[in-house]
Amino acid sequence: MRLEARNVSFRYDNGNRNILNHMDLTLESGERLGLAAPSGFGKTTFLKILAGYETPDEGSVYLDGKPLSAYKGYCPVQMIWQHPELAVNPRLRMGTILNEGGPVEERIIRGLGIESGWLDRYPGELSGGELQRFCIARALGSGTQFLLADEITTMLDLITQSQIWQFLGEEVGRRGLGLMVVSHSQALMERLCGRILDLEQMEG
Ligand SMILES: Nc1ncnc2c1ncn2[C@@H]1O[C@H](COP(=O)(O)OP(=O)(O)OP(=O)(O)O)[C@@H](O)[C@H]1O
Repeated sequence: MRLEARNVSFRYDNGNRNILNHMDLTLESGERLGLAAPSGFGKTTFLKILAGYETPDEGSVYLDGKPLSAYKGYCPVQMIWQHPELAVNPRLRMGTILNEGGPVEERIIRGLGIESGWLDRYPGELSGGELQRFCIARALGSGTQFLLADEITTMLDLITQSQIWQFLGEEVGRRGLGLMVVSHSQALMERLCGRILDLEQMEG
């Protein structure tokens, strides 16, 4: 499959400037792409548009040539956020959160080191690293084709970071998913990604 942004421009309703100007980007299945840019430049905004959370003012996002907005139900483009505590409903138990997008395979749950004792807990009773494992698992439903990872391990300790990326690297490779990595760590992107783009140099 192919995920494409064509001529995408965007400004927040309450903003006084365009965040993105005429951006083009193509991500193929099986490809691993890093996205770099200075803080506040619009990396998260771009990922939100690519995952269908925001609608561009100009241009469109396409999946295999069909507008992303035409896909109903589970979105084949899944985003994982920097702050897992903001990406979960604090009133739901983790077992419910895990399956919000549909059933998650046991292999994924095990691979991410999710312990069965965590499933009955509420988000406030887990650490950031534990929560992020759930958010990653939830994003890996069987319908996922592209995974957009926005600084997903920045807040975590080094051991958790390395476990998560080890698992994700294998999982993405096994399923031939397209992966986009936003990180301030150039070293991480160089290790994971076949190609690194600088958002600053991409504006059309
Ligand atoms: N919901 C919003 N409403 C208005 N402005 C916003 C909103 N979200 C982000 N912005 C602004 O848009 C710009 C780009 O933000 P964005 O989070 O996309 O950048 P980023 O490159 O991901 O930054 P960082 O590396 O710090 O995470 C920033 O100036 C930010 O303040």
